Amino acid sequence: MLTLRNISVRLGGKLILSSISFSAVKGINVILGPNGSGKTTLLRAIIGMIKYDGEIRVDGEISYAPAEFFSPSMKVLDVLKAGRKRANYESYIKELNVEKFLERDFSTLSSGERKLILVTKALAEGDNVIMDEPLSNLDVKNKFFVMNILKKFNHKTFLITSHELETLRYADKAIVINKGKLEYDGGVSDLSDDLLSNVYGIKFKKIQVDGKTFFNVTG
Ligand SMILES: Nc1ncnc2c1ncn2[C@@H]1O[C@H](COP(=O)(O)OP(=O)(O)OP(=O)(O)O)[C@@H](O)[C@H]1O
Repeated sequence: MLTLRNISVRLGGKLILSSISFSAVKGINVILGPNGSGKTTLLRAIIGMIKYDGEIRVDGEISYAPAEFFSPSMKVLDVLKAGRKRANYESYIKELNVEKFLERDFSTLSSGERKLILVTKALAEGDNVIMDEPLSNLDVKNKFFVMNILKKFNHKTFLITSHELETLRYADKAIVINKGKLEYDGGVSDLSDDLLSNVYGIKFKKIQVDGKTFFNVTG
């Protein structure tokens, strides 16, 4: 369980998040919103990295994969094991197919390979897996690969940000933030193209195929 009530954040004297409330569901919760809308700030508040007003209630362990990560000169296996010693990494290492990187120096991996390691680590360490743009730097095949793995572990709660609207087809819930305010919190099929068009300032058309929802940019 992950519930936020009236979360507000001020940074540098500016109100960055304004009274955000929602409950994440088990499975995949995707946070959408334009650049600078407050997505990363919200994730940082949830993991306790920054101060906030309001209430956050969590059951179970929280894990976090940041969007960008300082690349230490450190063995990949040690990066995975740094922090939570009790996590069962082995099964997730197999699942994500990253055995081949374990003995390598983390700083020598490509950006997509590093991303797969961060996703592996977050999956292994938490029941509430908070990931900031877990698909950025991944190639088209690995994007689908990772989303399918998240779908498989649907007893966990994933809260992920994404600029890729294709992730919505896997999502159990969509959360839309604009200018620090919550614009939408609900099922993907109920999310309207008008709302997305207003938030992003470009035209979207919603398409539903085989019970899945897609949004095409039309202008
Ligand atoms: N320490 C700070 N002081 C002042 N403003 C800040 C600070 N940190 C972040 N901001 C501002 O807060 C806003 C939200 O930033 P945030 O990184 O949460 O956005 P985001 O939705 O994750 O954006 P993106 O999609 O570009 O990653 C931005 O306008 C950013 O410039």
